[in-house]
Amino acid sequence: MKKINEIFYSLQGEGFHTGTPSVFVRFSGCNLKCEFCDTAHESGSLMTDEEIVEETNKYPCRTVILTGGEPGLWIDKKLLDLLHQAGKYICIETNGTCKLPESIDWVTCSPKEGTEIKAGHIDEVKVVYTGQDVTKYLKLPAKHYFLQPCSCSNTQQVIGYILEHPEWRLSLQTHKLVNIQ
Ligand SMILES: C[S@@+](CC[C@H](N)C(=O)[O-])C[C@H]1O[C@@H](n2cnc3c(N)ncnc32)[C@H](O)[C@@H]1O
Ligand SMILES: Nc1nc2[nH]cc(C(=O)O)c2c(=O)[nH]1
Ligand code: SF4
Ligand SMILES: [Mg+2]
Repeated sequence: MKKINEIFYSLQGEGFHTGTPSVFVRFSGCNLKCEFCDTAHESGSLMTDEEIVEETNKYPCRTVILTGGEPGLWIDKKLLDLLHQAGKYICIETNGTCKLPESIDWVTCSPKEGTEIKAGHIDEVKVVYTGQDVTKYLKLPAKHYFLQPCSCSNTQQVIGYILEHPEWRLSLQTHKLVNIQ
């Protein structure tokens, strides 16, 4: 059984796949306590892998985004295999501190200060930028590097940094801009 905070259908609001219709599976609990975290993820109910897949099947899209909390604390090969058998394209939003099964289709790693990255294969790095040194994250082996304002509050600061450091691209939390979940 896995503790699930919520499952909902929306558009991916952030990063490379922004605008893509997706089912979000939000796992409960996290191993970090980022002071800026915008998500209340602790509450939840226990679901079997089959129940999770059945819930994602209620929506018409193929993309499933595993998030949390920290989904890396929960996911295993059986859940990923069942989602793949149901034809899903599996994405994950992770802080990167957990070793992940290799079969995930798209890994978004959002590294946090003072942690060690164990995630393995990474497709995009997406850092919440608050003025910290982010140079080290360009060494992570990824295809895309995004900086994201913190709760849409410091967008001009992020744009200024990216114009000076063009290895980075801007990720906006577009779901917050258009008031969807
Ligand atoms: C709520 S986290 C859950 C997944 C995982 N624990 C992680 O941190 O990547 C989902 C995404 O939201 C980002 N995030 C969290 N709080 C934020 C905030 N206040 N402003 C912008 N992005 C935020 C995280 O960095 C991560 O990229
Ligand atoms: N629309 C929307 N896009 C998102 N992308 C990552 C999210 C997350 O909380 O992991 C998120 C979220 O909470 N909502
Ligand atoms: S790692 Fe992710 S879920 Fe955990 S506290 Fe930080 S932003 Fe929130
Ligand atoms: Mg969110």
